[in-house]
Amino acid sequence: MADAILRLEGLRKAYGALKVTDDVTLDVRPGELHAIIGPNGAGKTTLIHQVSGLAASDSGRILFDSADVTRLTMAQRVHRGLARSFQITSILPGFSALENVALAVQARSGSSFRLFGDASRERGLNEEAMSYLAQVGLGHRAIIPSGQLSHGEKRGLELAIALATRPMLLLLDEPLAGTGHEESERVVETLRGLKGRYTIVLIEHDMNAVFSLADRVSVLVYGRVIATGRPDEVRANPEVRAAYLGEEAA
Ligand SMILES: Nc1ncnc2c1ncn2[C@@H]1O[C@H](COP(=O)(O)OP(=O)(O)OP(=O)(O)O)[C@@H](O)[C@H]1O
Repeated sequence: MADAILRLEGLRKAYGALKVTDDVTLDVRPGELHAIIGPNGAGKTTLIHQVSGLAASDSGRILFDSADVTRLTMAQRVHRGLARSFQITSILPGFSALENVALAVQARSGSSFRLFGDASRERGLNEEAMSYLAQVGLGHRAIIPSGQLSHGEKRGLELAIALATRPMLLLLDEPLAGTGHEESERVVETLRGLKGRYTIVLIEHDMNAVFSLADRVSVLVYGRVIATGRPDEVRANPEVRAAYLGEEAA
């Protein structure tokens, strides 16, 4: 565990007879951006569910920051610094972008919800929330009701909400999904800005984004990790090319 902030040991999850993750062992090093790629149905999202605590594992262990978190709830994992960027469903559309993030800051800082908080406290919440919006390039959209944000901006807002938990590690499940070309470039730039400041585990289908951002890549096929390495090593791995990348990576 010495050089890993997150270690997965022999993780398994089956739905009925279908082995979705099958003996997954993986190290994520502090500060790295570690991408997990694989064909549709390989088990990537299920693995993220297991790591975040949304799905219980059938067997195996999850070690995070030197502690065994395998049996902790999702909230307990978030509290320890293991944050997941949730899908857009976690955004309250009637609230502004700033209010959404401020609520997450408030939830983290543990204060109970009060309709009339004292003004200085509210200012503190808002300042911190603004800093997360700025980090995802949404500072100028703070007062817009979040329901009116574009799809890509909503993905950015999810990220800001995750940052509000002050994570050590961010789990990102397809942050580019559903974004157009211009928007996806913006999200890639945001991720580049976060890279190095947070440890990031990224699931993404966009290979250009993965290979330009990742420090290391793991390839999941039929629930098993068939390769882990630097992007150039993974790209050149014959087993990976045969199983997944094909001509796309040539
Ligand atoms: N709750 C569930 N119940 C039954 N089967 C499930 C469940 N969740 C996932 N599966 C199945 O597990 C397999 C892996 O799904 P998963 O979504 O983890 O793959 P993925 O690699 O993220 O795929 P994609 O790249 O298409 O998002 C699929 O065959 C899926 O149908």
